[in-house]
Amino acid sequence: MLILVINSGSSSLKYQLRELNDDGTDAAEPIQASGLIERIGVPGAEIANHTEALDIVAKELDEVLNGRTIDATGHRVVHGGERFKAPALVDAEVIRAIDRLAPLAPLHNPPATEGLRALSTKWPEMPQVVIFDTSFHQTMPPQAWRYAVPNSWYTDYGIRRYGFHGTSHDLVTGKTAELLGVPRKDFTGIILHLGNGASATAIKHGRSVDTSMGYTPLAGLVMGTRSGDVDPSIISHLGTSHGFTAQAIDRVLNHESGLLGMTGHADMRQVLESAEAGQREAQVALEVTTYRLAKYIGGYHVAIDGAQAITFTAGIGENSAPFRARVLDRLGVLGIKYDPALNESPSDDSRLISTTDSAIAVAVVPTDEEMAIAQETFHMVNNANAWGRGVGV
Ligand SMILES: Nc1ncnc2c1ncn2[C@@H]1O[C@H](COP(=O)(O)OP(=O)(O)O)[C@@H](O)[C@H]1O
Ligand SMILES: CC(=O)OP(=O)(O)O
Ligand SMILES: [Mg+2]
Repeated sequence: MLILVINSGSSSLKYQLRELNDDGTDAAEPIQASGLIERIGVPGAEIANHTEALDIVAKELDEVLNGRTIDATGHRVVHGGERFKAPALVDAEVIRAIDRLAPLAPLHNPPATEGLRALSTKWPEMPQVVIFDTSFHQTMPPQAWRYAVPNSWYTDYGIRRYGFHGTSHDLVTGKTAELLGVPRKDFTGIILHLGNGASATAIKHGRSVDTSMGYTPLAGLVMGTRSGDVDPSIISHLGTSHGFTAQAIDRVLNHESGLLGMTGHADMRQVLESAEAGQREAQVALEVTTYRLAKYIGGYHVAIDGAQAITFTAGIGENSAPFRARVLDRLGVLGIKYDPALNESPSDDSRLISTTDSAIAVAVVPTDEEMAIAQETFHMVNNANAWGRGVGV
């Protein structure tokens, strides 16, 4: 089965064409094509919107497809609100429901529905599936998702914590349980997804019970360009005393803060290099980033009554031994011990880097959001066919 995976960002579109075997496992060469289109709809850009971007994708795919048809498309959608607790097969009502959630994710949901509509016009017979970043966190109890604000803010405006990166946290939870040799339902631990966006999730009995992102993906940890947690009074202060508009503050906190704001570099590799070379700003940024992360780990260890494992994943988590070491060096009080040689040995496989006498196991597990989306899409479409449900919009 040929499955197209679409990840629509606010100004970018990533795609992968994947081949799956009849049982839903990856084919021998799963990735048939992939690409990234950037600078969509930004001032001066050649590509005006996601519909035009998908035209370019369709042209690029034409050559690879060579007459074959795409069996289904799976879309990553950042915000599923409280409605979408699982992936959904797309019809016109589902698209409208995602549109209605746009105020919760103004940068992410509109490009996603634009992509859904563009593909259903282009290939009306092709089933489409939506997979939400928020779904996995719908198991969080109210103590984790309620903000201490008036109840009406929740009932009238949907103000609550949702959490993101759920596809990755879900996949990596399963892989960590497998690595430890425990059934998923008996796994309790902390997953650290550290990429451009970064979030930590507390897992109890295989389910999300708390996560560091909030109402939007701006909250929590220090990220490449996002601030993570700040005192909300800063925002009203900048508005009333320094003339910032709400949009300007939103832009700075999302796109000009985090590592970029503190060092001039959003990329962790450059920050680590600058710190090694003695640059003070980079050293401070690393201290802030690793200190904040260590506090979340300590908090989640309490939240879940003791973690069996802490797992590093995504770009920084998988690839940066020095970053992992800086975090783990702060966790000695929890009885965590790691083996520097294991930490530094490069590998693309799931592995433990803790010593056998460590109180908590430490794992490095590769994530693969595209693979997970392709598999979910495969199962949704097969189930729909088995039940004889019609597909398409
Ligand atoms: N070897 C490495 N050392 C440190 N950081 C790395 C390394 N490789 C990748 N990264 C970091 O990973 C980040 C990207 O993570 P990734 O999960 O691919 O992001 P996304 O999918 O959100 O775009 C980059 O910004 C970079 O800082
Ligand atoms: C939700 C989110 O933060 O996504 P990303 O890490 O892809 O920016
Ligand atoms: Mg990512």
